[in-house]
Amino acid sequence: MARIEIIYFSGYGHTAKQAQAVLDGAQSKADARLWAVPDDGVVSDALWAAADAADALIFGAPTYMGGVPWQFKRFIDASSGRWQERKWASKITGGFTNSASAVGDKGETMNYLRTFTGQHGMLWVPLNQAPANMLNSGPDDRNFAGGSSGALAISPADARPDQAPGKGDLQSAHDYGAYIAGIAQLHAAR
Ligand SMILES: Cc1cc2nc3c(=O)[nH]c(=O)nc-3n(C[C@H](O)[C@H](O)[C@H](O)COP(=O)(O)O)c2cc1C
Repeated sequence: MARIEIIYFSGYGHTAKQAQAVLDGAQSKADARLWAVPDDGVVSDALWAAADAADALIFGAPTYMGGVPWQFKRFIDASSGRWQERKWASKITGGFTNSASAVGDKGETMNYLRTFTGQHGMLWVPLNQAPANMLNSGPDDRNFAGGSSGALAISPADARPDQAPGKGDLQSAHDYGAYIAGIAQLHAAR
């Protein structure tokens, strides 16, 4: 069975909920685990070892000031040794982000996650979900944010993590996790 490691940061618990939904989806098709980047951005040796051994790595972070939070960037910068050794090359990958505004510059975070994984030579899996963009569409619908790179979520600034992200965004995250897991299975069986 393919091994998937989901590595994320969440300052206040909203992106953690999204990460859990990605995990639930991934676990429906593969062997998946969740790793939180701590508040100082310094990750454990166990996380590095798991990432090195994985078939797929999924990265998630909230959008802070139009990009990834510094804690997640610290982890990313610390991966440069792996970049040099091409340790993560050809692994399956994907990403997700969550922020307060409907747009909120989430695309900047997604573009950066794609660039980061591209530097490593990883193979990015797109969201593959139609946008919920009809007159009667709403936040309960899957992919209401209308992304294509990865899973997006909206958590209003005054919402607690038990209130947001909402149903549609969590469904989107779940199904993206399952989709990546399916592709990782195929990739691992080559
Ligand atoms: C320092 C900081 C910067 C933020 N910048 C943005 C932003 O650029 N766009 C946006 O839509 N929301 C922004 N937000 C709101 C967060 O993305 C939102 O509260 C999110 O749900 C936090 O996720 P977390 O609970 O996993 O940390 C910002 C929040 C903080 C604390």
